[in-house]
Amino acid sequence: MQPPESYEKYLDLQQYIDLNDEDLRRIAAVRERLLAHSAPIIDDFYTEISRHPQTARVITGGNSQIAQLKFSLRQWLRQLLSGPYDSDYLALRTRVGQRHVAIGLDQVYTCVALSRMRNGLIRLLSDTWQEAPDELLLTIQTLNKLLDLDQAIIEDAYQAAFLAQSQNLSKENLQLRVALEREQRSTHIVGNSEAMLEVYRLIDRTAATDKPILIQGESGTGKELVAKALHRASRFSGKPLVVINCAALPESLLESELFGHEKGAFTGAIASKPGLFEVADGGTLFIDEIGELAGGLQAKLLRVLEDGSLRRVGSVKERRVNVRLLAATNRDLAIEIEKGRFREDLYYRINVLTILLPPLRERRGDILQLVSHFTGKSWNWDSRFMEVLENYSWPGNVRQLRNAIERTKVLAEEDTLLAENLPPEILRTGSELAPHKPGSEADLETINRSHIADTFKRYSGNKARTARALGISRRTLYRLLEKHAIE
Ligand SMILES: Nc1ncnc2c1ncn2[C@@H]1O[C@H](COP(=O)(O)OP(=O)(O)OP(=O)(O)O)[C@@H](O)[C@H]1O
Repeated sequence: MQPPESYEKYLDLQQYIDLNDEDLRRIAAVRERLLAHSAPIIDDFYTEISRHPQTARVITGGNSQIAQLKFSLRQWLRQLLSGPYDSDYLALRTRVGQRHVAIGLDQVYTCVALSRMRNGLIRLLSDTWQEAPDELLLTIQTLNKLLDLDQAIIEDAYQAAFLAQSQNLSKENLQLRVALEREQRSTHIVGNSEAMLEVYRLIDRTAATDKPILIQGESGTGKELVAKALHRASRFSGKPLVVINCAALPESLLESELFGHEKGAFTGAIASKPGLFEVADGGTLFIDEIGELAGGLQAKLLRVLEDGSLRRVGSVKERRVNVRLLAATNRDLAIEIEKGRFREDLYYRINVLTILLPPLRERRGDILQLVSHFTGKSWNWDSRFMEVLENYSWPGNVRQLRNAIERTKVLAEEDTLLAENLPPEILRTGSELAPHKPGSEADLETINRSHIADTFKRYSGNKARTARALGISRRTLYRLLEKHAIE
């Protein structure tokens, strides 16, 4: 079976996910261990999806499809860990996606189950392969790269299978699925800095308008999250929110994704397909990375925004849609206009109002709250951990912070996050810039206190171990704890 045409973007998979020889060596080194213990993880995957009421019927029926699905999942795991990541790999994943769709499994549940599976694999790695912590961390990063790619492929396989079924499914049904998928992901925005309060105020104030809104900010600052919040606050909230990222697709595919195509419009267009504007009809379309949109598509987009009309690729028929547009960019569109890369008229259309998301390094006060949000209640950390985080520059913004926390959780012993388990680049730079260097206003007493308190906390209040670690007697430790009022 051929992978769907939209998979052109994955053609050179290895390059797409930036896998190098070292990555492959690392995965090869742990492959047998992961495969030998994969059965409970695969069972867990099916336990998770069997919770879905729609699929409970199929799963509990002892249907032979389940055995088949488990078999293909094992096959997939073997191939994920062995490569090569070529069109056979895509075809295999596509078949799994199509089978899931055929028996009514929801994309949402598959994605939830896949993320459980990711946790299971990472836990397994951490449990059985602790001899070289640095290597372990790098291996987890490689595994995450592979799983990120795989998740993108399976999400696409669903979209493609749904769209292929769209002649049978009613449009509402299709919209519901897309909406459900988007809703499922966490939409809670965290942060109390002045800049974020302004963002919340703008979201509230724009609730009543149907006009397009432009969200501007560096990668990972939460633009998609804000788009979801804008959609939820709007009168379209009961309708679908459809998301497309212009940077992820080449121009020709993007055109057909956005505006649809007719059968025979180009080689491989074996059936007519509605574009995302049609799928989002009556709801919201969020166009991410709009600055990447090529000139011809900018003109076509302008036309939909002006009068709601569009033509599918290869069709002369005018169609009308009513879609609320949200757009995001990490480029400065004013500069793009100056350079002749973005149409000024389109800019004024989409930029009725701009929400500016500041980079994390300009709202370091939010870091603590974000860390609590990403860890949940059961985790602690020492002050050194927070110090490093607060001093790092976060070029990848909140996404990078979230990933760093996830990795530190995996490597933590018990329930305390330690600075030394942070990714090396963060630990190095965050430590260099940390306070207490010459010129810092912190006095010696304060430094002493925080060092003692940290150590005490790291050893969970065990005085003998704390005293040993600090190289002082227990009596001295008692005195210092009392003096500094450390409990
Ligand atoms: N203020 C925030 N509160 C909680 N989570 C956040 C916040 N900002 C970002 N995140 C999380 O960080 C990750 C990246 O966010 P998101 O995808 O919205 O960023 P983005 O700006 O759209 O990135 P890109 O430009 O790369 O697409 C997501 O997991 C999101 O949930």
